[in-house]
Amino acid sequence: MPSSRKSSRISLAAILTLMTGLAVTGLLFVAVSALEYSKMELSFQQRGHMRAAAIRRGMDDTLELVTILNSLFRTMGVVDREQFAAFTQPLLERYPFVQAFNFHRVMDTASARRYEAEVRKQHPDFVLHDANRQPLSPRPQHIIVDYLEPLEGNEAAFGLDVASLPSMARVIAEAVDSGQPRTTTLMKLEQERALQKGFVMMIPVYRAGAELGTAAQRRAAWLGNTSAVIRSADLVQKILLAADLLDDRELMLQVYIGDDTRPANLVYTRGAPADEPPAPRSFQRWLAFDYREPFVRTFSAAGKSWHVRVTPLPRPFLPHHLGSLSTLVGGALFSLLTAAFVNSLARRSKRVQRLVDERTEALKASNDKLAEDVAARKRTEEALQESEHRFRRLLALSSDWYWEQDEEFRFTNITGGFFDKGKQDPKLFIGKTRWELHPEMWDNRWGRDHRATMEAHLPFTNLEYSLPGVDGAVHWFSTSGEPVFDREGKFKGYRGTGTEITERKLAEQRIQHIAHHDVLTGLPNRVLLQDRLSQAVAFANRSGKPLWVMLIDLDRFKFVNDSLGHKAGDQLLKTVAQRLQDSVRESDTVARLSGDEFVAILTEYPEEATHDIAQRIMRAVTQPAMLEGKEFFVTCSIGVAVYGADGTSAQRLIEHADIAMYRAKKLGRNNTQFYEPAMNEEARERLRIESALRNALERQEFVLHYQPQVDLQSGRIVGMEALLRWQHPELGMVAPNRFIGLAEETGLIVEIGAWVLRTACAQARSWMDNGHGMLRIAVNLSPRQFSEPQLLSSIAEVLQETGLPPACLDIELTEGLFMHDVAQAVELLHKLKALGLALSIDDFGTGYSSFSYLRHFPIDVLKIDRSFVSDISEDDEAAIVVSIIALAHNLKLRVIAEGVETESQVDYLRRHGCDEMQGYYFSRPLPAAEFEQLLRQGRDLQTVAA
Ligand SMILES: Nc1nc2c(ncn2[C@@H]2O[C@H](COP(=O)(O)O[C@H]3[C@@H](O)[C@H](n4cnc5c(=O)[nH]c(N)nc54)O[C@@H]3COP(=O)(O)O)[C@@H](O)[C@H]2O)c(=O)[nH]1
Repeated sequence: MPSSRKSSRISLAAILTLMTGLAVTGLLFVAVSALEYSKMELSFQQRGHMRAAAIRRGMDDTLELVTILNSLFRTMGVVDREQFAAFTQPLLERYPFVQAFNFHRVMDTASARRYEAEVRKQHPDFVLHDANRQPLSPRPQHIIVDYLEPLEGNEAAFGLDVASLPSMARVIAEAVDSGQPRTTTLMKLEQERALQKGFVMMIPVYRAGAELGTAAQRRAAWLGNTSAVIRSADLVQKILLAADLLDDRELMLQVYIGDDTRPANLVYTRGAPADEPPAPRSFQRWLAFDYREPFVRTFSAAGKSWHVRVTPLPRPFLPHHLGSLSTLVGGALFSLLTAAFVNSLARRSKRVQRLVDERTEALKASNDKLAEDVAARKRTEEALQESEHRFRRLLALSSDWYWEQDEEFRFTNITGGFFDKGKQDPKLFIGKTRWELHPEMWDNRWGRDHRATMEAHLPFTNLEYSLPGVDGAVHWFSTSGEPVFDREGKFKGYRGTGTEITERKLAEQRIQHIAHHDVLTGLPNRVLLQDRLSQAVAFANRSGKPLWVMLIDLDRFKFVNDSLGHKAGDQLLKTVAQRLQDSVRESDTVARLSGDEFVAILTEYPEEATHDIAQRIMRAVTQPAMLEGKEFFVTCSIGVAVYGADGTSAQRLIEHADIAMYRAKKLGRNNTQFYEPAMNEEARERLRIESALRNALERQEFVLHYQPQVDLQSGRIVGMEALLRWQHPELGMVAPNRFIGLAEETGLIVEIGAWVLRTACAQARSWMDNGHGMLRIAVNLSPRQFSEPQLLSSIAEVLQETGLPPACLDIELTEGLFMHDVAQAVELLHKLKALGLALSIDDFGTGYSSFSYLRHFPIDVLKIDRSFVSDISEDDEAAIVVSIIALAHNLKLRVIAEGVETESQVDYLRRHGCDEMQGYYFSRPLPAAEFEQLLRQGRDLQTVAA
């Protein structure tokens, strides 16, 4: 643990930082060192170059001295010793490195002797001599140092034959041949007493005007040389001194004369000794901080190569490497400090990391939960996005639209569907509230409710309203919305969807209309009637004004319907409906209750006006109506009930009006009756009868009475009509007129009629079996029975069951039964006829007595209605009876007169050929037993007359 703790005190980051810092420092050090070396190199090169250049300039100056001196000879031709001395004197003063200026004169031995003698005149010690200081030995040519300035210090050279110096002679020959300045190698000077060596620089002097084109010409014209004897070390010293380049302790300067840098050629040296260390190899050179390659510059002057060699000397290290050392030390320090800082950061970071780890650990659970929450939220968002995408797709596909409102309920956005489908102008909506577009919303309850909902920031659904579209049509819309709140719960407005519901609304209106109106007449139906009645009652309660309800029932409409058919009946109902509406005010309600029953609700009329209105209605109804091209007259019966009067409550208004109307009917139709409480009793009785009727068959309360039908010629009974009687335990014997209609209305007549048929046939068969012969039994068939699909089979079945011969059965039908669908009726009648029975038309003459149909119907008997028979004494009625008889006979039909009550009627009928009669005159309808007795008695018309 301690070791790990210890090791953990220096972080890897710190180590890396240190290493990186040291590496960078090293690189910088190397780079700065390189710069330093470059700088030193450059400085060294500059200094070497300056010295070489100075030395070269010095050599050039020296050559220039010799050249100037040579020019003296070329210019003057002959120069005497004094002139030479005068000329060279200032030069010697100026250039102290010149040991002497000479003129070497060329002469043969003889000339030399003369010359020697001549000079001795002035210089008695003068001796021509060679290099070994031996007297001049003969030779073809001597080169004598003739003029010598200054003589002092150079006496040893005065009179020297330089030709005796081989090296000198060689150089002189080169100079003569080339005509150019030449310099000797380094040599010990004759006149030099010290160790210093020197050299001679010379230029040949030729005879003036001589040809010098070739070496031979130059040799021939050669007179001598002008030369300067130079102390080489002094020369270089002076040059460097003059150029302020003498003192540089970091350099060693070496100057060589000749073609190489052998020590023998060393002209001048300054600085360290010349024995230098061997040059290190390149890498070592790089590592050797103070090593420099020597600077060597070679140049040529007066026919000799000069080599200037500058070698750097060891120098103090620090001043020249301050930068690199600073970089090295500073970089190392900086690296160490940075590493320490990084280490402290790392350690701190570790502490922070530890803290973070602890916190991380502590927060892990909540993070996980947060992640779950985020994931859940993401899923929710995705679902939302998907949902919104679907919503937008659906919105785009559907005709619906989306809208938004701001905090002031002004529309800020409505998608296009509203404008496309709803045919609305967008400019009218954006920036407006819904109630600005529908000002009526300020006043009506619908608008107030909606505004209250929105101001309470509550959602709303299916708000329906209409607007005129740009196409001019009224468009209906349904909209739903919800409030929008921001995160802080602040209300931001509303958003919602809308849809165009015009078609649905119109359909609803149509359905509503159908549901509340009679399809045929367009009048309010029973449902709407109740609604209007409630409103009228409420209004009457509020206003105290009277309320009247009229129930209008068409008289004999059934006959019209049956005789002219439903189409004509419908037409009549429509005509009457229109007339009724025209007879009342627009604010009144005229409704169709059922069939041919209408109801009028009249409000705000004064009490005395009601009678007039009833009259007006009756007059309107009785106007002739054109039905199937013919004028038709119809009357109506009106029952009137007054709200509040005679105990008529709102619920019983129509019932009382109906009772009054029923009374009007009973009173012969075509009149108006006002409800009276007494009428109620009749109505109640109807109800009582109806409920009792439903049980009558089961309780065997029905019986049949039989009324004889008598042959007018023989006076004998040939048949009988079965007439229904109801023996009610409380009501007593109930006549058919009191319940047949009800039975017909309730449909009970089908069951009752079947019982009648079966009982009558069985009875007839019984009497036949009892020996009363083939009597014909007439059975009444009601309209409801006639339209029963099983009619044919049930009759055949009864005949089959009872065993009554079909010819003994006479089915009595009324005209109206088959008038509305003649073809179907004809078919059915033929089928009935096919069973073998007889068919009678009952009550002939009271209905739509079309004589033409009789031709097509398989009828056997016409029964003249008793209303014609009863008035047979009157001419008109008698004429009708006669006509009917004639018509029937014409059609080969038998004729039975009903309701014959008097002998005169019998006589009349007999006289006019009527076949049979039926009526009280002969017998009332009798119970079966009594009828049988009558048969047994053998009673006939004569018996009655007697
Ligand atoms: N569908 C059925 N209808 C039936 C049936 N039974 C009777 N009825 C019909 O009821 C109506 C009334 O019948 P009713 O009260 O029986 O009257 C019949 C006779 O009593 C009456 N009559 C006969 N002779 C005279 C008379 O001389 N004077 C007079 N005032 N009345 C007389 O006439 C009735 C017979 O009429 P009709 O049938 O037209 O021949 C009546 O319309 C019956 O049809 C039944 O079972 N089913």
